[in-house]
Amino acid sequence: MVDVNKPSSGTLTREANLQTRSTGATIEFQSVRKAYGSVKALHDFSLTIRPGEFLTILGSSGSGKTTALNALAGFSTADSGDIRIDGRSVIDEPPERRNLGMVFQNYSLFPHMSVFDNIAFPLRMRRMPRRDIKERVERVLEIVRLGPLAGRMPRDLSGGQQQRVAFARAIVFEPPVLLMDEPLGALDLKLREALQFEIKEIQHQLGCTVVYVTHDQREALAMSSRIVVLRDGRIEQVGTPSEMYDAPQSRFVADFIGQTNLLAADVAQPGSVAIPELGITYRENTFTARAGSWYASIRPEKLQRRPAEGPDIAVSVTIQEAVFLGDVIEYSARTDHGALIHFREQRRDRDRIPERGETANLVLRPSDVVLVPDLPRTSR
Ligand SMILES: Nc1ncnc2c1ncn2[C@@H]1O[C@H](COP(=O)(O)OP(=O)(O)OP(=O)(O)O)[C@@H](O)[C@H]1O
Repeated sequence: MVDVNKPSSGTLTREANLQTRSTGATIEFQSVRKAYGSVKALHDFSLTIRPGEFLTILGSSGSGKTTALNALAGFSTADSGDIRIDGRSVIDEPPERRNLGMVFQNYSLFPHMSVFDNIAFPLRMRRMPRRDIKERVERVLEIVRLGPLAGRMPRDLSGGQQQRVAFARAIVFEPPVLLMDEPLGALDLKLREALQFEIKEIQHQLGCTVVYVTHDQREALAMSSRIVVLRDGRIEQVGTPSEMYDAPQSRFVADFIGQTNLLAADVAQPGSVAIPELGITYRENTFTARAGSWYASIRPEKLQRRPAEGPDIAVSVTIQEAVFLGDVIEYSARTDHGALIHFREQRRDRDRIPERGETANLVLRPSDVVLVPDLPRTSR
Protein backbone atom coordinates (compact mmCIF):
# COMPACT_ATOMS: atom_id res chain seq x y z
CA MET A 1 0.00 0.00 0.00
CA VAL A 2 1.18 3.50 -0.71
CA ASP A 3 2.14 5.43 2.39
CA VAL A 4 0.66 8.83 1.68
CA ASN A 5 2.37 10.38 4.66
CA LYS A 6 5.84 9.61 3.41
CA PRO A 7 7.55 12.13 1.14
CA SER A 8 7.99 10.54 -2.26
CA SER A 9 11.33 10.08 -3.97
CA GLY A 10 9.48 10.59 -7.22
CA THR A 11 9.49 6.94 -8.25
CA LEU A 12 5.84 6.44 -7.40
CA THR A 13 4.74 9.24 -9.64
CA ARG A 14 6.83 7.75 -12.41
CA GLU A 15 5.12 4.40 -11.95
CA ALA A 16 1.67 5.94 -12.11
CA ASN A 17 0.66 5.42 -15.68
CA LEU A 18 0.08 9.00 -16.74
CA GLN A 19 -2.39 9.37 -19.52
CA THR A 20 -3.09 12.97 -18.58
CA ARG A 21 -1.16 15.21 -20.91
CA SER A 22 -1.75 18.76 -21.99
CA THR A 23 0.20 20.80 -24.46
CA GLY A 24 1.92 23.72 -22.85
CA ALA A 25 1.03 27.20 -24.06
CA THR A 26 3.27 30.13 -25.02
CA ILE A 27 2.90 33.12 -22.69
CA GLU A 28 3.93 36.63 -23.66
CA PHE A 29 4.12 39.59 -21.32
CA GLN A 30 4.42 42.71 -23.47
CA SER A 31 5.53 45.90 -21.66
CA VAL A 32 3.23 45.23 -18.71
CA ARG A 33 3.10 48.02 -16.13
CA LYS A 34 1.30 48.10 -12.81
CA ALA A 35 1.35 50.73 -10.07
CA TYR A 36 -0.38 50.86 -6.72
CA GLY A 37 -0.63 54.60 -6.06
CA SER A 38 2.94 55.87 -6.09
CA VAL A 39 4.44 52.36 -5.87
CA LYS A 40 5.43 51.05 -9.28
CA ALA A 41 5.10 47.31 -8.71
CA LEU A 42 5.95 46.34 -12.30
CA HIS A 43 7.87 48.43 -14.83
CA ASP A 44 7.70 47.58 -18.48
CA PHE A 45 7.71 43.82 -17.85
CA SER A 46 8.35 41.92 -21.11
CA LEU A 47 8.97 38.20 -21.24
CA THR A 48 8.17 35.26 -23.51
CA ILE A 49 7.67 31.88 -21.85
CA ARG A 50 7.96 28.88 -24.14
CA PRO A 51 5.54 25.92 -24.27
CA GLY A 52 6.37 23.34 -21.60
CA GLU A 53 8.87 25.61 -19.89
CA PHE A 54 9.19 25.73 -16.08
CA LEU A 55 9.73 29.45 -15.61
CA THR A 56 10.42 30.76 -12.12
CA ILE A 57 9.96 34.38 -11.11
CA LEU A 58 12.46 34.90 -8.31
CA GLY A 59 12.88 37.97 -6.16
CA SER A 60 12.88 39.25 -2.63
CA SER A 61 9.74 40.41 -0.84
CA GLY A 62 8.04 43.30 -2.63
CA SER A 63 9.94 42.84 -5.91
CA GLY A 64 6.72 42.38 -7.92
CA LYS A 65 6.50 38.59 -8.33
CA THR A 66 2.87 38.24 -7.25
CA THR A 67 1.92 41.33 -9.22
CA ALA A 68 3.24 39.68 -12.39
CA LEU A 69 1.47 36.40 -11.63
CA ASN A 70 -1.81 38.11 -10.73
CA ALA A 71 -1.76 40.07 -13.98
CA LEU A 72 -1.37 36.78 -15.87
CA ALA A 73 -4.07 35.06 -13.80
CA GLY A 74 -6.47 37.99 -14.26
CA PHE A 75 -6.75 38.79 -10.53
CA SER A 76 -5.49 42.29 -11.18
CA THR A 77 -5.53 44.48 -14.23
CA ALA A 78 -2.34 45.78 -15.75
CA ASP A 79 -2.20 49.57 -16.18
CA SER A 80 -0.78 49.13 -19.67
CA GLY A 81 0.79 46.50 -21.89
CA ASP A 82 -0.58 43.18 -23.09
CA ILE A 83 -0.52 39.53 -22.01
CA ARG A 84 -0.96 36.82 -24.63
CA ILE A 85 -1.51 33.10 -24.24
CA ASP A 86 -0.79 31.23 -27.48
CA GLY A 87 -0.98 34.53 -29.29
CA ARG A 88 -4.42 35.48 -27.91
CA SER A 89 -4.66 38.62 -25.82
CA VAL A 90 -6.21 37.76 -22.43
CA ILE A 91 -5.86 41.16 -20.84
CA ASP A 92 -9.63 41.81 -20.95
CA GLU A 93 -10.68 38.28 -20.01
CA PRO A 94 -11.83 37.33 -16.49
CA PRO A 95 -9.70 34.70 -14.65
CA GLU A 96 -12.10 31.81 -15.34
CA ARG A 97 -11.88 32.35 -19.11
CA ARG A 98 -8.08 32.12 -19.11
CA ASN A 99 -8.14 28.35 -18.38
CA LEU A 100 -5.16 28.36 -16.01
CA GLY A 101 -4.39 25.92 -13.21
CA MET A 102 -3.36 27.65 -9.98
CA VAL A 103 -1.73 26.63 -6.71
CA PHE A 104 -1.06 29.04 -3.87
CA GLN A 105 0.77 28.87 -0.56
CA ASN A 106 -2.35 28.69 1.59
CA TYR A 107 -3.86 25.64 -0.18
CA SER A 108 -7.26 27.37 -0.52
CA LEU A 109 -9.17 24.08 -0.49
CA PHE A 110 -12.92 24.11 0.05
CA PRO A 111 -13.17 23.11 3.72
CA HIS A 112 -16.65 21.58 3.43
CA MET A 113 -15.73 19.29 0.52
CA SER A 114 -13.90 15.96 0.60
CA VAL A 115 -10.58 15.47 -1.18
CA PHE A 116 -12.43 13.86 -4.10
CA ASP A 117 -14.93 16.70 -4.38
CA ASN A 118 -12.23 19.36 -4.13
CA ILE A 119 -10.39 17.79 -7.04
CA ALA A 120 -13.60 17.18 -9.00
CA PHE A 121 -14.69 20.81 -8.62
CA PRO A 122 -13.04 22.25 -11.77
CA LEU A 123 -14.46 19.38 -13.83
CA ARG A 124 -17.99 19.90 -12.47
CA MET A 125 -17.65 23.60 -13.29
CA ARG A 126 -16.85 22.51 -16.84
CA ARG A 127 -19.93 20.24 -16.83
CA MET A 128 -17.99 17.08 -17.55
CA PRO A 129 -20.04 13.83 -17.44
CA ARG A 130 -20.03 12.18 -14.01
CA ARG A 131 -18.31 8.97 -15.19
CA ASP A 132 -15.47 10.91 -16.83
CA ILE A 133 -15.06 13.00 -13.67
CA LYS A 134 -14.64 9.86 -11.54
CA GLU A 135 -12.07 8.44 -13.93
CA ARG A 136 -10.07 11.69 -14.13
CA VAL A 137 -10.10 12.36 -10.39
CA GLU A 138 -8.99 8.82 -9.63
CA ARG A 139 -6.15 9.10 -12.11
CA VAL A 140 -4.95 12.37 -10.62
CA LEU A 141 -5.31 11.01 -7.08
CA GLU A 142 -2.97 8.24 -8.15
CA ILE A 143 -0.47 10.74 -9.58
CA VAL A 144 -0.31 12.67 -6.31
CA ARG A 145 -0.50 9.45 -4.27
CA LEU A 146 -3.62 10.37 -2.33
CA GLY A 147 -5.94 7.57 -3.53
CA PRO A 148 -6.57 6.17 -0.04
CA LEU A 149 -7.55 9.62 1.26
CA ALA A 150 -10.20 10.47 -1.34
CA GLY A 151 -12.98 10.56 1.25
CA ARG A 152 -11.19 12.70 3.85
CA MET A 153 -11.97 16.31 4.63
CA PRO A 154 -9.17 18.91 4.25
CA ARG A 155 -8.99 19.53 8.01
CA ASP A 156 -7.97 15.88 8.48
CA LEU A 157 -4.94 16.18 6.21
CA SER A 158 -1.37 17.29 6.91
CA GLY A 159 -0.02 20.45 5.24
CA GLY A 160 1.86 18.42 2.63
CA GLN A 161 -1.23 16.36 1.82
CA GLN A 162 -3.39 19.48 1.53
CA GLN A 163 -0.88 20.94 -0.86
CA ARG A 164 -0.98 17.77 -2.97
CA VAL A 165 -4.78 18.07 -3.14
CA ALA A 166 -4.43 21.70 -4.26
CA PHE A 167 -1.93 20.57 -6.90
CA ALA A 168 -4.24 17.74 -8.05
CA ARG A 169 -7.15 20.19 -8.35
CA ALA A 170 -4.98 22.49 -10.46
CA ILE A 171 -3.89 19.79 -12.92
CA VAL A 172 -7.10 17.72 -13.14
CA PHE A 173 -8.54 19.71 -16.06
CA GLU A 174 -5.23 19.44 -17.94
CA PRO A 175 -4.57 23.16 -18.21
CA PRO A 176 -1.99 24.32 -20.72
CA VAL A 177 -0.58 26.69 -18.06
CA LEU A 178 -0.06 26.11 -14.35
CA LEU A 179 0.59 29.08 -12.04
CA MET A 180 2.16 28.47 -8.66
CA ASP A 181 2.75 31.20 -6.07
CA GLU A 182 5.10 30.04 -3.28
CA PRO A 183 3.24 26.70 -3.21
CA LEU A 184 5.69 25.06 -0.82
CA GLY A 185 6.31 28.07 1.41
CA ALA A 186 4.35 26.73 4.40
CA LEU A 187 6.03 23.31 4.45
CA ASP A 188 9.14 22.14 6.29
CA LEU A 189 12.39 21.76 4.38
CA LYS A 190 12.33 17.99 3.92
CA LEU A 191 8.78 17.90 2.62
CA ARG A 192 9.48 20.92 0.44
CA GLU A 193 12.41 19.18 -1.20
CA ALA A 194 10.40 15.98 -1.74
CA LEU A 195 7.52 17.91 -3.31
CA GLN A 196 9.93 19.90 -5.50
CA PHE A 197 10.93 16.62 -7.14
CA GLU A 198 7.35 15.45 -7.40
CA ILE A 199 6.09 18.66 -9.00
CA LYS A 200 8.97 18.70 -11.46
CA GLU A 201 8.40 15.09 -12.39
CA ILE A 202 4.66 15.52 -12.91
CA GLN A 203 5.11 18.74 -14.89
CA HIS A 204 7.60 16.99 -17.12
CA GLN A 205 5.07 14.30 -17.88
CA LEU A 206 2.10 16.63 -18.25
CA GLY A 207 3.94 18.97 -20.61
CA CYS A 208 2.17 22.10 -19.34
CA THR A 209 3.89 25.48 -19.08
CA VAL A 210 4.57 26.40 -15.45
CA VAL A 211 5.01 29.90 -14.06
CA TYR A 212 6.33 29.51 -10.54
CA VAL A 213 6.90 32.26 -7.98
CA THR A 214 9.37 31.96 -5.12
CA HIS A 215 11.79 34.01 -3.07
CA ASP A 216 13.89 30.89 -2.44
CA GLN A 217 16.87 30.83 -4.81
CA ARG A 218 17.66 27.20 -4.03
CA GLU A 219 14.16 26.20 -5.02
CA ALA A 220 14.46 28.24 -8.21
CA LEU A 221 17.79 26.60 -9.12
CA ALA A 222 16.43 23.12 -8.40
CA MET A 223 13.18 23.34 -10.34
CA SER A 224 13.37 25.77 -13.23
CA SER A 225 14.16 25.56 -16.91
CA ARG A 226 14.65 29.34 -16.73
CA ILE A 227 14.68 31.89 -13.94
CA VAL A 228 13.71 35.57 -14.06
CA VAL A 229 15.20 37.64 -11.26
CA LEU A 230 12.99 40.60 -10.39
CA ARG A 231 14.27 43.57 -8.46
CA ASP A 232 12.09 46.55 -7.62
CA GLY A 233 9.60 45.61 -10.32
CA ARG A 234 12.19 45.27 -13.07
CA ILE A 235 13.80 42.24 -14.67
CA GLU A 236 17.41 42.12 -13.51
CA GLN A 237 18.35 38.98 -15.50
CA VAL A 238 16.74 36.02 -17.28
CA GLY A 239 18.54 32.72 -17.85
CA THR A 240 18.83 29.02 -17.16
CA PRO A 241 19.85 28.08 -13.62
CA SER A 242 23.44 27.44 -14.71
CA GLU A 243 23.63 30.73 -16.62
CA MET A 244 22.40 32.60 -13.56
CA TYR A 245 24.90 30.82 -11.34
CA ASP A 246 27.93 30.82 -13.66
CA ALA A 247 27.41 34.11 -15.48
CA PRO A 248 25.54 36.61 -13.32
CA GLN A 249 25.35 39.97 -15.05
CA SER A 250 25.15 42.15 -11.95
CA ARG A 251 26.39 42.21 -8.40
CA PHE A 252 22.78 41.77 -7.26
CA VAL A 253 22.27 38.51 -9.16
CA ALA A 254 25.71 37.15 -8.18
CA ASP A 255 24.81 37.76 -4.55
CA PHE A 256 21.19 36.64 -4.74
CA ILE A 257 21.76 33.32 -6.49
CA GLY A 258 23.99 30.87 -4.60
CA GLN A 259 26.83 31.83 -2.28
CA THR A 260 29.67 33.97 -3.54
CA ASN A 261 32.62 36.12 -2.51
CA LEU A 262 32.12 39.67 -3.78
CA LEU A 263 35.27 41.78 -3.83
CA ALA A 264 36.00 45.17 -5.35
CA ALA A 265 38.01 44.82 -8.57
CA ASP A 266 39.82 47.40 -10.71
CA VAL A 267 40.22 46.91 -14.41
CA ALA A 268 43.14 49.10 -15.50
CA GLN A 269 42.79 48.21 -19.19
CA PRO A 270 40.83 45.40 -20.84
CA GLY A 271 42.35 42.15 -19.59
CA SER A 272 44.29 43.53 -16.60
CA VAL A 273 42.47 43.01 -13.31
CA ALA A 274 43.46 43.88 -9.73
CA ILE A 275 41.62 42.59 -6.66
CA PRO A 276 43.30 44.51 -3.82
CA GLU A 277 41.64 42.55 -0.99
CA LEU A 278 43.16 39.35 -2.33
CA GLY A 279 46.48 41.10 -3.06
CA ILE A 280 46.43 39.96 -6.69
CA THR A 281 46.77 41.46 -10.15
CA TYR A 282 46.48 39.24 -13.18
CA ARG A 283 45.79 39.21 -16.89
CA GLU A 284 42.78 37.50 -18.35
CA ASN A 285 42.37 37.97 -22.04
CA THR A 286 38.84 36.65 -22.25
CA PHE A 287 37.58 39.59 -20.18
CA THR A 288 36.12 42.29 -22.28
CA ALA A 289 35.24 44.39 -19.24
CA ARG A 290 35.97 48.07 -19.82
CA ALA A 291 38.43 49.85 -17.56
CA GLY A 292 36.93 50.98 -14.25
CA SER A 293 35.49 49.68 -10.99
CA TRP A 294 33.81 46.28 -10.91
CA TYR A 295 33.02 43.53 -8.45
CA ALA A 296 34.72 40.15 -8.68
CA SER A 297 32.31 37.31 -7.91
CA ILE A 298 34.17 34.15 -6.88
CA ARG A 299 32.11 31.09 -5.94
CA PRO A 300 33.38 29.34 -2.78
CA GLU A 301 34.00 26.03 -4.60
CA LYS A 302 36.34 27.74 -7.09
CA LEU A 303 38.91 28.48 -4.37
CA GLN A 304 40.90 25.31 -3.84
CA ARG A 305 43.79 24.11 -1.72
CA ARG A 306 45.98 22.56 -4.42
CA PRO A 307 49.29 23.29 -6.17
CA ALA A 308 49.07 26.21 -8.62
CA GLU A 309 49.43 25.41 -12.31
CA GLY A 310 49.99 27.63 -15.37
CA PRO A 311 47.96 30.84 -15.12
CA ASP A 312 46.44 29.99 -11.71
CA ILE A 313 46.23 32.77 -9.14
CA ALA A 314 47.47 32.00 -5.60
CA VAL A 315 45.95 33.61 -2.51
CA SER A 316 47.36 33.15 0.96
CA VAL A 317 44.81 33.01 3.81
CA THR A 318 44.46 32.25 7.53
CA ILE A 319 41.64 29.87 8.42
CA GLN A 320 38.95 31.38 10.66
CA GLU A 321 36.25 28.71 10.87
CA ALA A 322 35.62 25.28 9.41
CA VAL A 323 32.00 24.13 9.25
CA PHE A 324 31.55 20.38 8.88
CA LEU A 325 28.58 19.50 6.66
CA GLY A 326 29.25 15.79 6.14
CA ASP A 327 30.33 15.52 2.50
CA VAL A 328 31.43 19.15 2.33
CA ILE A 329 33.48 21.43 4.56
CA GLU A 330 32.83 25.16 4.40
CA TYR A 331 35.59 27.48 5.52
CA SER A 332 35.84 31.14 6.29
CA ALA A 333 39.31 32.58 6.01
CA ARG A 334 41.05 35.95 6.21
CA THR A 335 43.30 37.04 3.35
CA ASP A 336 46.64 38.71 4.12
CA HIS A 337 44.97 41.93 2.93
CA GLY A 338 42.14 41.77 5.45
CA ALA A 339 39.18 40.39 3.50
CA LEU A 340 37.01 37.63 4.93
CA ILE A 341 36.32 35.05 2.23
CA HIS A 342 34.57 31.69 2.06
CA PHE A 343 35.66 28.52 0.34
CA ARG A 344 34.20 25.05 0.16
CA GLU A 345 35.78 21.64 -0.28
CA GLN A 346 34.44 18.19 -0.97
CA ARG A 347 35.54 16.02 1.91
CA ARG A 348 37.65 13.02 1.02
CA ASP A 349 38.23 10.12 3.39
CA ARG A 350 40.55 10.84 6.25
CA ASP A 351 41.33 14.38 5.09
CA ARG A 352 42.57 16.43 7.98
CA ILE A 353 40.48 19.56 8.48
CA PRO A 354 42.71 22.61 8.96
CA GLU A 355 42.11 24.45 12.21
CA ARG A 356 41.53 28.07 13.09
CA GLY A 357 44.75 30.08 12.81
CA GLU A 358 46.44 27.76 10.30
CA THR A 359 47.57 29.29 7.06
CA ALA A 360 46.57 27.88 3.67
CA ASN A 361 47.32 28.64 0.04
CA LEU A 362 44.24 28.84 -2.12
CA VAL A 363 44.38 28.59 -5.87
CA LEU A 364 41.95 30.05 -8.38
CA ARG A 365 41.71 29.95 -12.17
CA PRO A 366 41.40 33.42 -13.73
CA SER A 367 38.38 32.19 -15.73
CA ASP A 368 36.58 31.44 -12.45
CA VAL A 369 36.46 35.13 -11.53
CA VAL A 370 33.27 36.73 -12.87
CA LEU A 371 33.38 40.52 -13.09
CA VAL A 372 30.01 42.13 -12.48
CA PRO A 373 28.90 45.75 -12.38
CA ASP A 374 27.23 47.12 -9.28
CA LEU A 375 24.00 48.35 -10.82
CA PRO A 376 22.29 50.84 -8.53
CA ARG A 377 18.80 50.23 -7.17
CA THR A 378 16.25 51.86 -9.36
CA SER A 379 13.91 54.38 -7.84
CA ARG A 380 10.28 53.36 -7.99
N1 LIG B 1 -2.97 45.92 -3.35
C1 LIG B 1 -1.85 46.64 -3.17
N2 LIG B 1 -1.90 47.91 -2.75
C2 LIG B 1 -0.80 48.65 -2.61
N3 LIG B 1 0.46 48.21 -2.84
C3 LIG B 1 0.58 46.93 -3.25
C4 LIG B 1 -0.57 46.08 -3.43
N4 LIG B 1 -0.12 44.87 -3.85
C5 LIG B 1 1.24 44.97 -3.91
N5 LIG B 1 1.65 46.20 -3.57
C6 LIG B 1 3.06 46.68 -3.55
O1 LIG B 1 3.62 46.38 -4.81
C7 LIG B 1 4.96 45.93 -4.65
C8 LIG B 1 5.09 44.54 -5.25
O2 LIG B 1 4.31 43.63 -4.50
P1 LIG B 1 4.21 42.07 -4.82
O3 LIG B 1 3.19 41.50 -3.90
O4 LIG B 1 4.04 41.88 -6.27
O5 LIG B 1 5.68 41.59 -4.39
P2 LIG B 1 6.22 40.13 -4.18
O6 LIG B 1 7.53 40.08 -4.85
O7 LIG B 1 5.20 39.13 -4.61
O8 LIG B 1 6.40 40.10 -2.61
P3 LIG B 1 6.21 38.89 -1.55
O9 LIG B 1 7.30 37.91 -1.81
O10 LIG B 1 6.37 39.59 -0.22
O11 LIG B 1 4.84 38.34 -1.77
C9 LIG B 1 5.24 45.98 -3.16
O12 LIG B 1 5.92 47.19 -2.88
C10 LIG B 1 3.88 45.95 -2.52
O13 LIG B 1 3.89 46.60 -1.28
